[in-house]
Amino acid sequence: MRTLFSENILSPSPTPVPQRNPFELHFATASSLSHTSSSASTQSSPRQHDLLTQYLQQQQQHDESTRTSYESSSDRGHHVRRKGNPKILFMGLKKSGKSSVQKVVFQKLSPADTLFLEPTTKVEQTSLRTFTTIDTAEIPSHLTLDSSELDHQPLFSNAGAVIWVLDVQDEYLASIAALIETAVFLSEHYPRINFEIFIHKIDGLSEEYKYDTFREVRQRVQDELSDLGHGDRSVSYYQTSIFDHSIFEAMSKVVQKLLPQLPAMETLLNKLCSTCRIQKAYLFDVGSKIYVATDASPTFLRDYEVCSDYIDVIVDIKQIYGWHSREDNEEGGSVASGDSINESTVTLDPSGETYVYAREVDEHLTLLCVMGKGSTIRRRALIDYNVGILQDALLQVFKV
Ligand SMILES: Nc1nc2c(ncn2[C@@H]2O[C@H](COP(=O)(O)OP(=O)(O)OP(=O)(O)O)[C@@H](O)[C@H]2O)c(=O)[nH]1
Repeated sequence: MRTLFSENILSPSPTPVPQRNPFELHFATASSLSHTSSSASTQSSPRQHDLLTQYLQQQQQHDESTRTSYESSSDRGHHVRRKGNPKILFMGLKKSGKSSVQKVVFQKLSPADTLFLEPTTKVEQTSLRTFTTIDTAEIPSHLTLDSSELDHQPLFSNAGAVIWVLDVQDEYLASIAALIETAVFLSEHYPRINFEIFIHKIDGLSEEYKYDTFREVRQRVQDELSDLGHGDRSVSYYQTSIFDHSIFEAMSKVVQKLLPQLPAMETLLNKLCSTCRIQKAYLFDVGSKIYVATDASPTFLRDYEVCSDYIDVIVDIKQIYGWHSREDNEEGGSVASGDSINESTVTLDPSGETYVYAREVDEHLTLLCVMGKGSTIRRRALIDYNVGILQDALLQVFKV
């Protein structure tokens, strides 16, 4: 994992001057919290957040000045800062599932209703307002890259990722040939665009056949790219289906690579997990159910599924009982702005030792933590306090 402490990002000069790291948030330990609980929030967080803000501004200026050298580098970093919103292009053969993926993830269409989607006949661009604005565009299959109807510049010049949707329930050799053409085109003209392959509709395959197909597609693509002299082109592969969580997980990983805030978010989550003995922490975008960051501990599909289902429950309950924004609270006069804490927990075993803790960061982002053994209810004061610091820091990160 690359963090803001990575040498390549923070220390471009050969002899970096050691300096205080503003991301070193001083999370309280259980003992220190008991001594300082009344004054802690005024002592540490505002000063640290000022430093954080200053630091990120300095880093942004530095990035501007070194942008040219990053662009010419053959080692395309995943966390390269781009101007504007993350933009994702969907490509693939006819009926591969391009519209379904977008509509299920970003527009909450039920997977069963994708059966009735109309074919896409022209380039369709959408702007989605989530925790950040995500631009998407679908290129219909009849518009090939050499087609005169396809205007490359506005589509590709500010794109962050191209997702090739490959239907494994269909004869996929033709799709591989077309995707190779696209990968070569991107390598030659837009090398900074991430190329992602969704090996899609895997729900129709048996477990064994799923793995074999994945391996075969990856091998063929790598061999053909090497034969064409683009073996160093980095390509990511995901097994996806709109009928389970795999599509959300894959889309999460694609979006994360386009977020300049990712290293800062990961650093904060790692700190939180180690301080509060959290097994796994995810920062979810509630609207789309994609996670925008997680800590560095290994990811288990079960943890992700539990958190993702819990998000659904939270959204349903909020829809029943109403969405209380901070302004509502202020107008109502019941709770002062910034004082409301929207959190909930759900236990995963009868002993109550493992549970999921959810805390709203802002109207779009929610932190979900899978708490392991040792994070019992007696430690809740410590957890609440540290999550509060993390929440403030995350808000600062997105403000910069
Ligand atoms: N089994 C299965 N079917 C899927 C999946 N994703 C999409 N489909 C189905 O595939 C069919 C085509 O989906 P679309 O989203 O219209 O495909 P498209 O690539 O946008 O199609 P065109 O715009 O005509 O090129 C629909 O009937 C979907 O229900 C999936 O993950 N699994």
